[in-house]
Amino acid sequence: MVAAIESHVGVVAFPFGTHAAPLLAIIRRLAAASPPNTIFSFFNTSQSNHTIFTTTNTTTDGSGGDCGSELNIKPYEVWDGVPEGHIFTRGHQEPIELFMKAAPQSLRRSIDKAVAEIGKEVTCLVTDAFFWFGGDLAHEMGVSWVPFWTAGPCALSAHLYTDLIRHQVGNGNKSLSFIQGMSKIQIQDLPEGVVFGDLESHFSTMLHQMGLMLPRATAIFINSFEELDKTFTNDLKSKFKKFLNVGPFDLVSPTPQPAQDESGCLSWLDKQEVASVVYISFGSVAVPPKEELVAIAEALESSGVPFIWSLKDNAKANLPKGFLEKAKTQGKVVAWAPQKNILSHKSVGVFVSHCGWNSLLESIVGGVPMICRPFFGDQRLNGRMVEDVWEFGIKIEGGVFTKQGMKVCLDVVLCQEKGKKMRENIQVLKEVAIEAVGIGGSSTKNFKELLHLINSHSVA
Ligand SMILES: O=c1ccn([C@@H]2O[C@H](COP(=O)(O)OP(=O)(O)O[C@H]3O[C@H](CO)[C@@H](O)[C@H](O)[C@H]3O)[C@@H](O)[C@H]2O)c(=O)[nH]1
Repeated sequence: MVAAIESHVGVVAFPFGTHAAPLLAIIRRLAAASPPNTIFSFFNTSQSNHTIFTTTNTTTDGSGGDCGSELNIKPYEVWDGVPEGHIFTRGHQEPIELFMKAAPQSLRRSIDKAVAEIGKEVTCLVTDAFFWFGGDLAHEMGVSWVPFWTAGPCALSAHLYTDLIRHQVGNGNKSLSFIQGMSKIQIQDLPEGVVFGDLESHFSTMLHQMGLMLPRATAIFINSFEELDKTFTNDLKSKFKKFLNVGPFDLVSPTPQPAQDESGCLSWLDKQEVASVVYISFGSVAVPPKEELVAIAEALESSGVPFIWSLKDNAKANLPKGFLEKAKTQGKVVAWAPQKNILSHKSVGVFVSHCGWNSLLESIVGGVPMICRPFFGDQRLNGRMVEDVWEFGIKIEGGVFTKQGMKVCLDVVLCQEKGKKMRENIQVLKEVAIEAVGIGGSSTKNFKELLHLINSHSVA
């Protein structure tokens, strides 16, 4: 006889940037550790579901099929909010706006469908923290709301304290040291929409609302470890009912080696010297402007440093003429790289990054120092923390790539004493992270608490 479903955890993913993949990663761990009569419905757009389920070895048709059934995870489709025939004209925020405007209703429809199919009401609602209305939705359903914040604690603080920051900065305060952990952060490091940029944009309003709503959540969890920054952790613990650091995810479920090294990056790395290679990637959204791509290419050519560069095909046209051909003996330019495997390879000596949170944690897991060129959102905060607080990287001078600036940074990290110190610093953090996810470590304890919470059906 099939046991009745005891718990039905509704999981709501944000289908842009690198949000949904880490959420699925933690849900897989929770599913594997939950009692067998627990089921997880994973609500996401069909496109994002297709990408994350297929690239992580589970099949899905993106429409409610039985993918991942061994882990009791069922993907459900949520409408992307794009009306038929719609033509995009307003940049990369437009798809987000359309999706988020439709989300309260389209999500409700998908949840109703899952409840009807599974035959069990939702017993706990886990959402990406961007769904600021998750608290109301959970309240209507009479269940607890457990949001996942996909970036770092520093950015979370910036959104939590937006009103205070606006007030203080409005009164002429030039420092952010009135917030625990922010003494080295400068106002210009803050995400757009906190004190500068368009404060009324849909995205800014969404993050502001989120900061106001999150304290209502039963618990907030994050892909980080408490020891990375105790000051932020302690402050956020005092502001939220529960603040659970359960990462780094990649240390708990190490990245499997890809079955085929399609890009050839890993076999190429095997032939390089220890800590000699620069890996360059700006995540899933940011693309540097043409002049910066040219500067990077010229610096690589002139320094002769072996490299792997993850660069989308449509940006390659902006490289200097002949670069791709000439560079073949020095390195590789690939449209998508197995980044986690690359950063954990002994030949990699430095990571040139936009400082997205997942990249930053993957650098810690690999023990690779960083050269930081932040673009938007949380990235400037992360870059500041890397350079001035954790001291395992350096920001590119002037904030943008120039040939000379890039050459100097490569030299500092790969050849100078300062670079050696950065490598030591990140190695220490890596070891602390390993302890956090080990038996009795802080992330292990927090994971158990999260597991208990999502299966307990109690509403705090
Ligand atoms: O060739 C590539 C390039 C990237 N990646 C992976 O893509 C992810 C990139 O994630 P992240 O570094 O967080 O960057 P974004 O994709 O830009 O992430 C968005 O979401 C993050 C989490 O909220 C924010 O920190 C960022 O600022 C925001 O841009 C990482 O897991 C990488 O391993 C690859 O595997 N191969």
